[in-house]
Amino acid sequence: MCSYSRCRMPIMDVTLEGINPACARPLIAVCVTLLFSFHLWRWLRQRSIPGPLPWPLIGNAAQMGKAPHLYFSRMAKKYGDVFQIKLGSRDVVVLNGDSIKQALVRQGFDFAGRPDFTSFKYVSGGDSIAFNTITDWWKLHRKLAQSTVRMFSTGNPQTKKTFEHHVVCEVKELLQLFVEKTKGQRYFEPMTYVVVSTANIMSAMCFGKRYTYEDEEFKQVVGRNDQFTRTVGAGSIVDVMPWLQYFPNPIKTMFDNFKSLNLEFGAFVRDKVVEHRKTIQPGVLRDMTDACIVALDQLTDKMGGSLEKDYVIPTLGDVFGASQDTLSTALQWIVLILVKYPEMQTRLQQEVDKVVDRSRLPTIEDQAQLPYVMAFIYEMMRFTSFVPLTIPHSTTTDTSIMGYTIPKNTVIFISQWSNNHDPAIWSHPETFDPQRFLDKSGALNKDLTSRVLLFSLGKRRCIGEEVSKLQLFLFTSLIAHQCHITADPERPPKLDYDYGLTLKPLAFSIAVSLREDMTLLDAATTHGLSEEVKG
Ligand code: HEM
Repeated sequence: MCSYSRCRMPIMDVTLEGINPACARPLIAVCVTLLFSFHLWRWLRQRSIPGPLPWPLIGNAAQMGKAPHLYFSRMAKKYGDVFQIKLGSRDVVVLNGDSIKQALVRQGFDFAGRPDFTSFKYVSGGDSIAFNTITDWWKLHRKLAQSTVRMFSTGNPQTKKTFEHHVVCEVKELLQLFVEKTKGQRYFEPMTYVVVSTANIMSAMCFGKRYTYEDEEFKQVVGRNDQFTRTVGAGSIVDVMPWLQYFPNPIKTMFDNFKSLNLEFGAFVRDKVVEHRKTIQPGVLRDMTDACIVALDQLTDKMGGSLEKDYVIPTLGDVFGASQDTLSTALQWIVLILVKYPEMQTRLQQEVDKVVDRSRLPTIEDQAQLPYVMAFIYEMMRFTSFVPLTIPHSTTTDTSIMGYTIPKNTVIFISQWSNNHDPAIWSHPETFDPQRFLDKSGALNKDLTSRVLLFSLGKRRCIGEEVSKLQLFLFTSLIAHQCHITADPERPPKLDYDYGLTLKPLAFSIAVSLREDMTLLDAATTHGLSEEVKG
């Protein structure tokens, strides 16, 4: 018998000898219930992350198809902004919409890691900034790369002018070649030339050298971007099923090519650094290689001479590699869209003619007066979202997002595409329409341009954003001012692409004619800046 009254007495009568066992039972029951409820409440809050059902062994790899970013968008509609898939044996959390800012900005440190993927270890001999996880050394290394890039591009008005000069020189070379090709073949595929041209701008900044379009070594080094981006892009198979490397199959062949192209790329950069170390003069910084050598040597001294490797090579490898691949892809998209939508090309030409006039070339200072050029560039970035997912991230600690618990070292994919095609932000997101970025008075809507997500956010945000936007502006305005581009009527341009870290347009053909002659470009480039390497 344990009536309420009987229980109450002994509880009040607690003595040193203890509690009456009969009356302790309800107390224990209450405690257990409370404890159970607390755990149930925590468990319910830490719901498991929803997502599509994985298949044995391969997980959801086969369902991603040829365009994983589109598959992720469909899954986000079904499961919400945060969902989980399995690739091979790895759990991957995919972030979309608002969860991206939450993870990368508000919980920046938690989501700033890189996964221990096999392919990442082959980039820059494993010492890449872009493909390594966050450490104290990584922070110093990244900061140094960032300030070196600024020093030779957007750091001050003088460096901006030098950078502008590199771009004008390369646009002139490119247009000359385009006109020759048009004379010879009528229609030609511009892609390889755009890649060499872009790589030359970065090569001038990094190594003080440009290469001819015929240079076989240079073409070999910069002409295999597609193989690189296919292997390191989010959803790359070899990283989640590493066992595929150990027997003959197409994935292994692709991975072997990837390894050899990284070795060749590394050797190319190493040669330049060795050459620079031999010829560097105190107090003279010829290019980014010199600047990196000086900065890293100073850092080594500060740390008591404890750096066992030459980090100049991976730093320049990252800057040169990351920039020429992304920017050449952007320029290919610009050319393709110009021929796909000739009425927009005409509008760009009208704007530059009116603002700049025909007596001089567009310059950096014209940017604020050319809102349609800028709107066109932002719409190209939004619409193509040509870096649809960032480089894969990983969690650096046990964390949670939007109520979901995520353990340390979980692979995180960040869908920039989902942000740029979100109908809640963009009306008719699948329509290419630069006008969306202009307000009623024709001015650029900066609130809206800031919502385009292509350079990522937070601790891993691209270090080349400023210089890239400047280059895209100069290229677009110079092209619109100087030439007219048309599509091959027998191959109407399509906006199809190959998936990888960057989305690359499929081959297309164009013809190029000058709007006047080369007088302005010739005059602007009489003093070449960089030594030319003959092919
Ligand atoms: C239109 C051109 C470019 C686009 C769209 C672009 C985009 C990106 C994206 C999405 C990332 C990954 C960020 C993340 O994982 O969260 C990245 C990383 C990076 N980018 Fe760019 N990029 C461009 C040009 C450049 C240029 C010109 C440079 C060098 C001057 C550069 C250097 C880097 C580096 C070093 C990283 C690694 C950052 C890190 O891991 O901390 N990029 N870029």
